[in-house]
Amino acid sequence: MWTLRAAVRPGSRLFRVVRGCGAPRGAPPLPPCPERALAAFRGGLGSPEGRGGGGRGPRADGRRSRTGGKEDEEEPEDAEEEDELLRRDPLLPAGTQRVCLVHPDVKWGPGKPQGTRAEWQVVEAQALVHTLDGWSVVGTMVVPSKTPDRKLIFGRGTLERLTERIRGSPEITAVFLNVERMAAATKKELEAAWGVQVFDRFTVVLHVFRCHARTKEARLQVALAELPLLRCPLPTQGSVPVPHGHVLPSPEPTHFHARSHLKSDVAHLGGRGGDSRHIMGSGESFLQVQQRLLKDKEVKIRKALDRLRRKRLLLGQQRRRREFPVVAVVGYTNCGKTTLIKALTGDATIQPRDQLFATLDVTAHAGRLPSQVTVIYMDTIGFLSQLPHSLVESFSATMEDVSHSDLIVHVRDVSHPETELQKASVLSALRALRPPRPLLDRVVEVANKVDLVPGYRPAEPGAVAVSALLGLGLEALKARLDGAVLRAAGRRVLTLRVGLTGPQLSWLHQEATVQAVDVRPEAGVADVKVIISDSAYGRFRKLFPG
Ligand SMILES: Nc1nc2c(ncn2[C@@H]2O[C@H](COP(=O)(O)OP(=O)(O)OP(=O)(O)O)[C@@H](O)[C@H]2O)c(=O)[nH]1
Ligand SMILES: [Mg+2]
Repeated sequence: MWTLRAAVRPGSRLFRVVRGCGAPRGAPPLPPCPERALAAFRGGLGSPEGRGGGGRGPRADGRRSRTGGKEDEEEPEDAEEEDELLRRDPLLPAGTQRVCLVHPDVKWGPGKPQGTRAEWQVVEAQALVHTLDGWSVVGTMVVPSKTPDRKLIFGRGTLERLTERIRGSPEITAVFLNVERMAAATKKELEAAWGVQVFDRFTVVLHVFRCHARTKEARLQVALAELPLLRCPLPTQGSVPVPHGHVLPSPEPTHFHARSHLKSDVAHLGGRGGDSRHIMGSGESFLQVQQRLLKDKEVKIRKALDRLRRKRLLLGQQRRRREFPVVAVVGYTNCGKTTLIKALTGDATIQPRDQLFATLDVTAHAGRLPSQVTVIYMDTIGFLSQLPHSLVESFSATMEDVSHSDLIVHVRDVSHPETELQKASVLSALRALRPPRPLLDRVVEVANKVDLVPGYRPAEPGAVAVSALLGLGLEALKARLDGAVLRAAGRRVLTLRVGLTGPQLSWLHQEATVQAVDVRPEAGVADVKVIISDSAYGRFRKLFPG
């Protein structure tokens, strides 16, 4: 059973275009993030109960340290400014929402999505909705669209039938239009026609990110990604709607919820309503002040992120100095990264969840390999094909950790019908991070969830088949990681013969990891099994030739 499919609740329906008409309904209010997300924020920094490690700073042994951690050592004024930057209005309504999912299906022409099918895009969109507390999908409509770039996306007849269906279904409280971005004008007209709020994929994904981001760095990254929502000069300007699976032609989308906060800031500045053309005789129009405030905000967020990033890199350097090899675990969202790390480390506090983007903070977890080498597994944010560009950009700093790791493990959910497409999108996102070439060349491929695919055999040579959930194939994977980590970290396992009276044994204890000592008293020697770096072995040979 495919996990995303498991997320589709009973009662959600898949039907094609539709008829019926009813009375208009008022748009629901806009309260904040779901309770679960608020709880996560409250748990926030320094709380030990959060998933993926508490807010404590990194520990010497590397266990469960958060790479963006050490925030408790921040200057108070920095922390104050960051809190201010994180103040924001809700993006989506809280409470129970019964969503109608409308998916424009482009079957031909340049707008046709490549390498995927409408039904799988629909399943992914449904899983996104189910990730939100209290939200459910009560109906799904796959609607043919020849011209997804038109203002109203659908032809007139189709739009009328859609309107009839939505207005005739009083249980529907919101519509999720599965286009990547929607212009403000499109949103406004569709909401007027359908009588409920209409959201695009960017807003839903952003909201999920907001709710799951726990460290300050992740939350600031989300705040940065939100700026395009605020940067909309006129309600009629902005990007054209882009169905999921298409390339976004314009980087300047429009939206309005998140603007209200900024609007009130500007109104406060002028002591008047935000609609006046000039503010307090400053010669600056409302729009200019708005743009200036946004620019200021962007600069401040980038500065704050830079501060946190420097700390994170410093922690990474400290870890490297302690010589723990770092294994970055990457993969499509929901493929089982967190579950695998839990299985490899035995860390009972890790809590995998059947949700998209459950992990938004890069976290570190220590584990032992059969050679007794301790490695740090980095749990990373999952990939999603066609993730809105500004989100990818905002999170690229976090993904820097991947480029600085010693080894990349790519986890795949082989039970997913689009597993090949997911693999392609992860590998292309990985390449975009521009990691050092050798790192990219020695990616360890892990085929996960094999318990859901009876008789599964990996097609690609070298891939290790596992079930992270059931603990199948883990020993083979650990053995594979052992060799790969040692090679990547420039270490080898050697058995060296040393004299019992000489200084070699204590030198090896100091400069290498001694795994076993087999003493032969009759010969006055010992066979010492060590893990030793290439450079240390060179020095050993120089110091103790022969
Ligand atoms: N059947 C089965 N389910 C698995 C396996 N591995 C993980 N899962 C389930 O898949 C879901 C997602 O697992 P996670 O480990 O949270 O996935 P992730 O890749 O960390 O997800 P994100 O952090 O959201 O990107 C959970 O419900 C897991 O129980 C497996 O080997 N078999
Ligand atoms: Mg995870």
